[in-house]
Amino acid sequence: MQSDSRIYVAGHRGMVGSAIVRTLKAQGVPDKNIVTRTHAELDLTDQRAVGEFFAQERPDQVYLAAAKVGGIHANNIYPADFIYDNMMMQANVIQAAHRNDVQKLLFLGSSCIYPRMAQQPMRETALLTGTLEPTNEPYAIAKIAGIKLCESYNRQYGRDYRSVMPTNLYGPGDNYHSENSHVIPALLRRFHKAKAGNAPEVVIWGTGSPKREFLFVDDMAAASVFVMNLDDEVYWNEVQPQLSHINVGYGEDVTIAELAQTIVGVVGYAGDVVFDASKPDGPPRKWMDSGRLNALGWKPVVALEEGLRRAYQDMLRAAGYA
Ligand SMILES: NC(=O)C1=CN([C@@H]2O[C@H](COP(=O)(O)OP(=O)(O)OC[C@H]3O[C@@H](n4cnc5c(N)ncnc54)[C@H](OP(=O)(O)O)[C@@H]3O)[C@@H](O)[C@H]2O)C=CC1
Ligand SMILES: C[C@H]1O[C@H](OP(=O)(O)OP(=O)(O)OC[C@H]2O[C@@H](n3cnc4c(=O)[nH]c(N)nc43)[C@H](O)[C@@H]2O)[C@@H](O)[C@@H](O)C1=O
Repeated sequence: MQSDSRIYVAGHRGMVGSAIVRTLKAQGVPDKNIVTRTHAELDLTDQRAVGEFFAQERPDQVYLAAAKVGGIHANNIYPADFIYDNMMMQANVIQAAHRNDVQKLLFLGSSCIYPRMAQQPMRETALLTGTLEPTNEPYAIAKIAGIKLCESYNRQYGRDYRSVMPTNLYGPGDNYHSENSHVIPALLRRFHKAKAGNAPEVVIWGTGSPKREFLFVDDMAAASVFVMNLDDEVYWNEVQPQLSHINVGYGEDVTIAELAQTIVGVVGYAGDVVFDASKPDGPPRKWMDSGRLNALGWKPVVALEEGLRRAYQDMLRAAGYA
């Protein structure tokens, strides 16, 4: 990366986007070199607006961390929004990047791209080998299309557009919506309110038996910058032109019941935990094999309980409690 490179972080106010900006600044990238637009300033589903933005700003690099994102419930009840918005944002940003001669772009996919019953841990080669998880299939199809968009522009036009597949993420700047959030922000908020209100029990969705791998968002941001800046020869020796995505996981997973008990300890809740099996579990497990990225030199540093404590403090600060 040249010292004066202009870097566009799409989704800079989101959990991952804001962590990527933090990481870039911590690595010495001057504020003036980081290009951002809020959703209100630039709707990435608007092809004309995106084209005009790229023609005006002509960034040297793009981190595509903007997306329509939500938990299992949101994905299940807004499937059209999840597939349309994400397909449009990806297509508009990746095409405009190419048209304005952006040579390097990093696309953020998801561990949802893998088949529901893929062998665990899931390797990159598991992609497109089986049926997807129904609760987030539309979102997953959009993410798979994002990978293939990058690969197609690389093959046809010689671009260097890379794709990373995050596992379930959490941390500062997360979405704490009561229904549409992911499990960790949902439970931090629910257990906090139960403690404050002396509620006798807290209901967890599903059976508690599914397993999930959780990565702290600042580890994800470090992995994103690491992959973007990997030497071209090193990166292209590691991936194939049509199997170019790289897994970014923590390396271990826990059951939702174990997660809930850990959050009970972090929040200091003294009541009971009960499970509502009428709510969907999603896939039984989606633990990724991140061995390729580990071998290239990246490893996570924030363990789950420490990350939960930092996420909880961030939630309290954001809500004005702390
Ligand atoms: N969170 C997780 O557990 C995981 C996330 N990922 C992926 O990581 C990436 C970042 O996710 P995360 O940070 O959690 O998501 P967030 O929802 O926190 O951030 C998404 C950002 O995209 C912006 N955005 C959404 N729609 C538009 C639009 N039409 N035009 C412009 N901006 C828009 C949002 O702005 P606004 O809020 O103002 O609408 C927000 O700033 C996504 O690609 C996601 O799919 C992958 C796996 C797990
Ligand atoms: C991150 C990745 O993967 C996401 O899918 P997911 O892993 O199923 O996401 P989730 O965090 O919403 O659920 C994880 C587990 O937790 C259980 N669960 C219990 N209680 C609550 C609860 O209160 N809220 C939520 N959301 N889940 C709960 C829930 O029943 C499920 O068994 C995609 O949406 C997609 O965003 C994607 O990219």
